[in-house]
Amino acid sequence: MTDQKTSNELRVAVAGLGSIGSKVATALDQGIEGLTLSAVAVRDPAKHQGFLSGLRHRPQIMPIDQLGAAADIVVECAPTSQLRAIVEPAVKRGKSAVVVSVGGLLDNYDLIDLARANGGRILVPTGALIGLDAVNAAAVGTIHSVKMVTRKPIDGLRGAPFIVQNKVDIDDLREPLKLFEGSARDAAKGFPANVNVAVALSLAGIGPDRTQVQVWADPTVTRNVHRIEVEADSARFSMGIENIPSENPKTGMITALSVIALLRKQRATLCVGT
Ligand SMILES: NC(=O)C1=CN([C@@H]2O[C@H](COP(=O)(O)OP(=O)(O)OC[C@H]3O[C@@H](n4cnc5c(N)ncnc54)[C@H](OP(=O)(O)O)[C@@H]3O)[C@@H](O)[C@H]2O)C=CC1
Ligand SMILES: O=C([O-])CC(=O)C(=O)O
Repeated sequence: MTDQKTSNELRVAVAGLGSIGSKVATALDQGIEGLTLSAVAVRDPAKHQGFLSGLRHRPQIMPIDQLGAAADIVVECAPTSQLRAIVEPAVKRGKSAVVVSVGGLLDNYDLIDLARANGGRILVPTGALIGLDAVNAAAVGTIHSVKMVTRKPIDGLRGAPFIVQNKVDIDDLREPLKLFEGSARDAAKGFPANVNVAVALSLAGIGPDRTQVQVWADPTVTRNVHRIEVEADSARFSMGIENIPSENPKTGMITALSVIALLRKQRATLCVGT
């Protein structure tokens, strides 16, 4: 597929067809105003044949680093390790990249300069979180502090680098255990597939070094629970969300819906919320 457009529709490519990408691709296939699903990338195309043949309009399957040439908007729904291969080719061409592996942006921050230099954009959806509109608004003024406490069931944390490196045994926990307390930047290093939300919160507000995060392994919860306290010169607010895990226990179901809501805004006549 070339970079040539044949209609006014924005072409959207989806990188990764896991718990988030498959829902986003389905929503695009079913119809989002002004957008067309043009291409997808997966690690193992054979595994996704059934899903792809169930779509009304079959997209092209392309290598992950070629999506940026085949779409106006590339939606990253893959592991953090693939972030650069997905986003760089898009923003270099002045396209938009929707990023869900937000934690990975901290180690690839030059992509933002690259996007700026080439007229590209990086869009971070609210994802599994809540209230980034209020945090964005408060950040126009002065935010004094942002604190976030994340509690996850054991299945949602297993395999996190922090747990593996520190040899923490979370399998037999009977009570909540505070695993980590520190900055959003350090939380993202220790829990790259678990606290994208903390990084998104930090980028909306006072940055990854000043945003304070606690991560708890909690055998008493069945949902991914995030509680946030913001103290600003314009307002004080507390927010909470209890996410039902998707088929990937690390990923809340609402994440895909947040990406779909963001895509709907790209061409919608009425946009509500910042
Ligand atoms: N911002 C937020 O609020 C949130 C962000 N996330 C993050 O979103 C990302 C996606 O999550 P989720 O959908 O649950 O993950 P999944 O593990 O369910 O899906 C990942 C997908 O990426 C594909 N993939 C992996 N490697 C490659 C590759 N080299 N080339 C092409 N495709 C590849 C996999 O392909 P295959 O199926 O062929 O193996 C799979 O389809 C993660 O980084 C996660 O941490 C999650 C929750 C909330
Ligand atoms: O932030 C993440 O990566 C995932 C998360 O907490 C959630 O789905 O609730």
